Amino acid sequence: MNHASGPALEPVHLPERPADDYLAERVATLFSTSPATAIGNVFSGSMVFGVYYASAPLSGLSLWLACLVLLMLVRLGLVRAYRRDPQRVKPLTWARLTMCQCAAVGLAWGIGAIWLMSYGTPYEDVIYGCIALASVMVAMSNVSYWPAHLAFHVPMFFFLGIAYGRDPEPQATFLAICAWVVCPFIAEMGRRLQIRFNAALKLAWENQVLAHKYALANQELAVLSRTDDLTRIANKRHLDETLEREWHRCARQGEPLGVLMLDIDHFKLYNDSYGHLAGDACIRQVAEAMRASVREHVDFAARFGGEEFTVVMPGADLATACAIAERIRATVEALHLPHGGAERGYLTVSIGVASSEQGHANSEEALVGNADVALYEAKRSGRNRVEAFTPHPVQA
Ligand SMILES: Nc1nc2c(ncn2[C@@H]2O[C@H](COP(=O)(O)OP(=O)(O)OP(=O)(O)O)[C@@H](O)[C@H]2O)c(=O)[nH]1
Repeated sequence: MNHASGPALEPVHLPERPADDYLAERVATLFSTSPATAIGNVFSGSMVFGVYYASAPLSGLSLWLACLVLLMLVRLGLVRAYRRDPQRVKPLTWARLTMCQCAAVGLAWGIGAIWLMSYGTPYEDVIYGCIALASVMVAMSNVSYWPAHLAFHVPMFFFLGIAYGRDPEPQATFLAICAWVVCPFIAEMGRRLQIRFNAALKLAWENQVLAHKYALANQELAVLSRTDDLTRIANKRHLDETLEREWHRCARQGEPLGVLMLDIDHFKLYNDSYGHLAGDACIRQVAEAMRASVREHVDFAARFGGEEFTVVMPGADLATACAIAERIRATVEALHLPHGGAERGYLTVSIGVASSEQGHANSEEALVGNADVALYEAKRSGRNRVEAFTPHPVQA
């Protein structure tokens, strides 16, 4: 774990931008409803079979129904191929293949009308028209690709009109006109439904984008709320969370947990001499030196507050924790940042170290308290040094 540079951002993936006409999604809808449409169409055909059973030649009637069954199988075959690999061909190709199948079904119904009505009674022919209308309803989901919807019902009603028109009875002429007039209305209904459908798809896409932006903003907020503004390392809140988690984890796994507290020496004087902006820059440099000196992916460095820092060192016994602390102290010293108010003329830090291995802390807070006691001892003993916690520090 690289805790030293604060929490990392999890990647949030933006869904792929659909093409402007959302064709892929429309095709997906088309294929999801295709089995019901295809099977429903054969049932409509079966009703026609029942209506003309007594009047039309059985062989021709059976052939017509077999034709519808065959076209149903073609559509189901398309569905199977699409489900196996939708990328196999472009969405437009899938859509056009379905459109061809729809056109074939529409023609079968239209030509069927001409043939069957040459045998049927006027009553049966009216029923044919009703069943044809019902079959349009069954295939209404074709509107997700409007041309497929047109390809089905336009030839069907065109030939239906011709079939009625061949009968000289005025009633049949009226039915022929109705069949032709209803056709553009159904087409317009399909067009409007497709527009609404596209609008819904667009809205769904916009919602996905919004959700993505919201997730990103939330992530950034989460990171910001756990990062120190000045140094860009973890802040006190993040420190508290990590300390608690590592305390329990190390206790569970029987590992020691080391903690160090670092304080910049005579920092008030530094601020007084060089100003607070220089003081801020100095704090940043110390944080960077600390970050560079801890064990990467193991130790967790945080700003405790003011000019104080904490490093949490999972698995570190006292000797290891002291070695890490010494490395930090030496790195800061090596920076030789001028500090007129300090004994040595350059900036130094004092560090107090404690480890749970010492057995003098029954909580993470107590462990930090022990490191703080050691820090106090380091200050008292002359600064620019690392001091390990001892239960009874030598009194001056
Ligand atoms: N520039 C700057 N100064 C800060 C910041 N936070 C705390 N300080 C200053 O750090 C100084 C800490 O001073 P003290 O706690 O008196 O300790 P010290 O002068 O470092 O002395 P010793 O710790 O005893 O060596 C104060 O003057 C604070 O104003 C900060 O974010 N930026």
